[in-house]
Amino acid sequence: MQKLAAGNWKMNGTGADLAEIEALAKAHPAPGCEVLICPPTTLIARMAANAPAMLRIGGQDCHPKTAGAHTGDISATMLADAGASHVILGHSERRADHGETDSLIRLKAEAAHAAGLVAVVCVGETEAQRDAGQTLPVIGAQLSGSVPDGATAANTVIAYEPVWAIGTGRTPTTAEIAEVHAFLRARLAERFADASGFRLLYGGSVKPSNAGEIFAVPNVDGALVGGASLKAADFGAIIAALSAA
Ligand SMILES: O=C(CO)COP(=O)(O)O
Repeated sequence: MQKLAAGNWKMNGTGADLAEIEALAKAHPAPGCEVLICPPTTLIARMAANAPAMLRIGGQDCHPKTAGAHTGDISATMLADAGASHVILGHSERRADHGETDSLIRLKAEAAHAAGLVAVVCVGETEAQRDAGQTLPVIGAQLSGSVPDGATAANTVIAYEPVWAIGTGRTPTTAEIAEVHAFLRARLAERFADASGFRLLYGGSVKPSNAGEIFAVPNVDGALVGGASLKAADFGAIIAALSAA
């Protein structure tokens, strides 16, 4: 399978930051993995208009409906129309800040699939849940609740992002990442015939300095990168590490 280096710019980036994409494409014109950037919605169309061949572009959320009276929301159809091919769904920041539930995320993923987008569905435990020994049950419930029955290896990517590792500089041990990713693969295999083809990303404080060891973990098929995706040099180093893995 083609591995995936995905960057989540979160609420960062204005037109001036499109220069980072140019620099990235110049340094990595033909990477050995798929490369995705999910900028803020305001940049999707501009990024897509000049997108280098090596780059896929995604949104960071979508509404479950196609259109309607939902002030401030964006539909999957609109993301696709703007040039996106992917959308991140159920990020822990949206689960926490907007009260997103597994069932809502599932509806969003169905909308993404209907619009022809790849859904990047995020799961992950809080520190309190890990300390309480609840990591696998929590992730299992999130996976079964938020991934729709129509998911396939082609239209769905799963990102394991422990909440306590996001933006903190802390990461699980490689053994802990291996345990969760093996669990995800096994749980997917209970529902989906093509489970072995699903890309399973790790996310949370991925940097050039730790990317190599994380990409060597079994069942890690790429990364969902926040802070280190904002600068071409850092994200480029992560792309190079994944291409070499
Ligand atoms: O939340 C993340 C990506 O979606 C991870 O963020 P950081 O890489 O900044 O820890």
